[in-house]
Amino acid sequence: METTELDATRAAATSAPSPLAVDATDLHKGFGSVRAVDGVTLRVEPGEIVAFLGPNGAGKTTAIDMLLGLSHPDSGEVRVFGESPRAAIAHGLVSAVLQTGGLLKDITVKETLDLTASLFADTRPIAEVMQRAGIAEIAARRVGLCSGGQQQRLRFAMALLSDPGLLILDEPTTGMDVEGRRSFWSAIRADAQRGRTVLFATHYLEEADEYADRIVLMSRGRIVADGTTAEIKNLVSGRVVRATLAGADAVALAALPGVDDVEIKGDRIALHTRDSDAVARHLLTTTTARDVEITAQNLESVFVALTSDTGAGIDTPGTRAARNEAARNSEGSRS
Ligand SMILES: Nc1ncnc2c1ncn2[C@@H]1O[C@H](COP(=O)(O)OP(=O)(O)OP(=O)(O)O)[C@@H](O)[C@H]1O
Repeated sequence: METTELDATRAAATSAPSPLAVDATDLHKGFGSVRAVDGVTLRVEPGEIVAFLGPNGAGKTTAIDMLLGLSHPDSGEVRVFGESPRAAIAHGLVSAVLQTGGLLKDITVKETLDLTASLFADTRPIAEVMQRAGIAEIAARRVGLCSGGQQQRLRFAMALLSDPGLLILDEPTTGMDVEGRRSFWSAIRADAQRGRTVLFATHYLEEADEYADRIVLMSRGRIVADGTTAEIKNLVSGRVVRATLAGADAVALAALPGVDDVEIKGDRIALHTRDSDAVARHLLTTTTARDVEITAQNLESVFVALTSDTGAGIDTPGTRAARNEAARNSEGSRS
């Protein structure tokens, strides 16, 4: 069987003491008074496909720039396959597909790849990367005549030249139509099945759900949830039952079947639940609750709940693990 640099990366990653594709600890980055990234700790295992999901201004690009060595954290540390980001890029271990820029409009798709390949000491064959990125048929087309989706697949092919162990994509399908999006992702997914680690930023829950194994939710510079796509979707797919209930017992409400989270502000309660009918029935028949209201969760409401001061109750194994580790670290630094 053919051996690639990717295989070698993986072999090195499994035998080396720091096998993580991404090992970022307590990253902070501010611009003036804006805390763009505010204490992000992220570990990505080789072979994982991770979506960074968050609204505009969440800090995704700022975090990615630090992973790529394009900017330096104000504090915190990043390792990529055990190396600094710049060393990892120089060694061809990490490549990126960014949203815009970097393409010359007057040369062809193949000429673009020839030019990019000339910058590296060693690359995968150009015909092979064009095939993998799904652009072999448009090799002779001028870049300026390619659609937005085709240009993104060209950027993807450029990123594959060094056969990187880690591919980072920052909102790679922004502005593409549905078909462009679908064919772009099918090329990425087919390639990822070979074991490449992929980290991508997106605004779209559907995109994260369809193409990632794990979703890291970012909001206001922080990771507010980290879990499997099923866990994150579960947060988003439930409903919230709100009611007015004096003297509510948080523990009893949390014990109701299907209730994932309880918020109490004065006499107003909000129960996040997968069985809103049962919860509403319980409130109306066995308590003095009134003004009962049921609303569907959506990504926006989950972001709000997770980032509000009172919404710390929604949790996933990933956020728990990160919190436990932070607590251990701070205990360690005190002792
Ligand atoms: N160079 C900069 N100078 C000043 N502020 C910046 C700079 N880069 C980012 N910011 C601010 O940092 C915050 C995080 O921005 P960032 O681009 O990382 O978010 P994002 O999650 O990638 O958003 P989007 O999805 O809109 O690209 C925002 O408030 C943004 O305005």
